Amino acid sequence: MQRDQGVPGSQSSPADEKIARVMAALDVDSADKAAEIAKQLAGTGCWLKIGLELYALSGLSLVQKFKEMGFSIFLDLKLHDIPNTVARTMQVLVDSAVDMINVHCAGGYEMMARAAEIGRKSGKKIIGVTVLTSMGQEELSGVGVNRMVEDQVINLALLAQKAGLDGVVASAREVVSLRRECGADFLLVTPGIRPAGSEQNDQVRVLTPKEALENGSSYLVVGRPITAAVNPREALFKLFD
Ligand SMILES: O=C(O)c1cc(=O)[nH]c(=O)n1[C@@H]1O[C@H](COP(=O)(O)O)[C@@H](O)[C@H]1O
Repeated sequence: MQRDQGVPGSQSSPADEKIARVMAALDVDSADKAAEIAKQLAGTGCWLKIGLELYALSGLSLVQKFKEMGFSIFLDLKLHDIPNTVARTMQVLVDSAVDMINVHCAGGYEMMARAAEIGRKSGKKIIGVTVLTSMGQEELSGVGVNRMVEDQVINLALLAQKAGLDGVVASAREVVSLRRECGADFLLVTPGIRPAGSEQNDQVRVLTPKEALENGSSYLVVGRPITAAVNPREALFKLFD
């Protein structure tokens, strides 16, 4: 992955290592805006996340372009369908230049196992969304799950692990328990990241970037704190101040 800090051949610094764990979520309303932000973040070592909005606008067309700019790419389409449909779609997606793709754990064991198998064969990482970070206890009860949020996150993560997924998406608040239950090698990708004092927006289970790393998150998904900033590159580097 490209870096532009330091002189050629120099060791990466602890700051570089933190930036390499950030996935910048390009939730914007045009491919041009996404490309402009990507240009500003190029060479920092962060990942880019293409989500539903950008995918609806431009499909997989930006994947190769961003890849050539040196980014690793998380394609966040949260697949949730019958096993056959998810497997067939996954097969199409892994043939693109993406590095990581997600499915909803709520699709069940068989769906996840089929997705995991395709991931294994292609060398792409497949992870499962547990309980959305926009949901609190009341919302979870509203969809008929009468468990504590953290218990449901762990329940789904263990099922995902058994099905062969590489990791899960959860809140950084659940990461300490998830690490204990799922081990050191399981990827824990955590949205709902908010620097101290910033807008929470529609996120409910939030944590600061620093706390998320301390808890043991593998990757921090950060959208609006970067994309809504006047200077996204500066906002990225300020995350760990
Ligand atoms: O799978 C995801 O990436 C995801 C799962 C989840 O539980 N919560 C969540 O916020 N996300 C995504 O992470 C990003 C968070 O964006 P911000 O709230 O703007 O930082 C969005 O692109 C969401 O779609």
